[in-house]
Amino acid sequence: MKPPRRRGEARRGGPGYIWAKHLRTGVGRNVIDIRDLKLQFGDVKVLDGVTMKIPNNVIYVIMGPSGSGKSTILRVLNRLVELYKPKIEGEVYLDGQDIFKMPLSLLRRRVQMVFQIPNPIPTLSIWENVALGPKLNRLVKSKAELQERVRWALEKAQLWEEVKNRLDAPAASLSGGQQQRLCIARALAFKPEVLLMDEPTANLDPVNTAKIEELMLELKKEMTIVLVTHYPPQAARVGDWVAFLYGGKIVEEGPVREVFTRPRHELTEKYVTGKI
Ligand SMILES: Nc1ncnc2c1ncn2[C@@H]1O[C@H](COP(=O)(O)OP(=O)(O)OP(=O)(O)O)[C@@H](O)[C@H]1O
Repeated sequence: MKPPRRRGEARRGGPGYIWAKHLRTGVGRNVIDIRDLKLQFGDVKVLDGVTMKIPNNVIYVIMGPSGSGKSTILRVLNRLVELYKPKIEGEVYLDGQDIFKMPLSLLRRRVQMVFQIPNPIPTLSIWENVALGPKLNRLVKSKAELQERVRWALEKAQLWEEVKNRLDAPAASLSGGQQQRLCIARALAFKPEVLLMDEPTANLDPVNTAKIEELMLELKKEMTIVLVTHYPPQAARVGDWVAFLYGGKIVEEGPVREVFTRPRHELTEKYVTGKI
């Protein structure tokens, strides 16, 4: 028996069709494969059977109201959530490997995260903030390679031109938008396969928000981005695929354009039109 069609699959050549083909053929692989993920803190159920398949080179947006469990999904993907000792059921694979059986240091190298509030180490220099990860994790073999890696990461984060003459200045001397791009550079210095971004522009002005959105579109050529936002216009601007989460469940998912123009569920419609 054929597997059921995913949304948008019917229209040959449309975004949903390409996506579904992607999933069937494995072209570009599913970097992340979450199966029936359930999570609770004490008696409080936070995720209630979440299933997601995320191929590489896309921006996969998780949107939903406050408290729906968006950040928790990201924190499962890098296992940061284990700090709080939740009960977890279900499976999560990174490129076919069970993340719960993977050495944590390896997982964190492959899956990096950028947070809502820029969090560079303020007293360390701009250069050191980016160099620290590759240095401590022995990702480079020489000083020259480290220099090269730091410059590469700052260029990728579109910060190099602004800081190349002040690499020794403390990170705290940068503006908020620059600090967030520094955090992106710090994550990129690991050369991750997946970049988790938890409302990365929530504290930025429109100009800096636009810069980071542009940057995301550039970065997805080389990695997979999982973006959490509760700002639908951002999902519409940068996302390829979107999952709408409500009360720890995926209410609806599909190609961004379809979910925004023809939501199938009443809750999604209310959410994208700003009614909830
Ligand atoms: N460490 C924790 N211990 C107990 N409860 C937690 C913990 N972390 C999150 N929660 C609860 O889990 C639920 C989901 O939280 P989460 O941060 O994933 O939501 P969210 O959709 O990202 O919300 P927001 O948009 O406000 O950031 C919330 O009710 C929150 O209070």
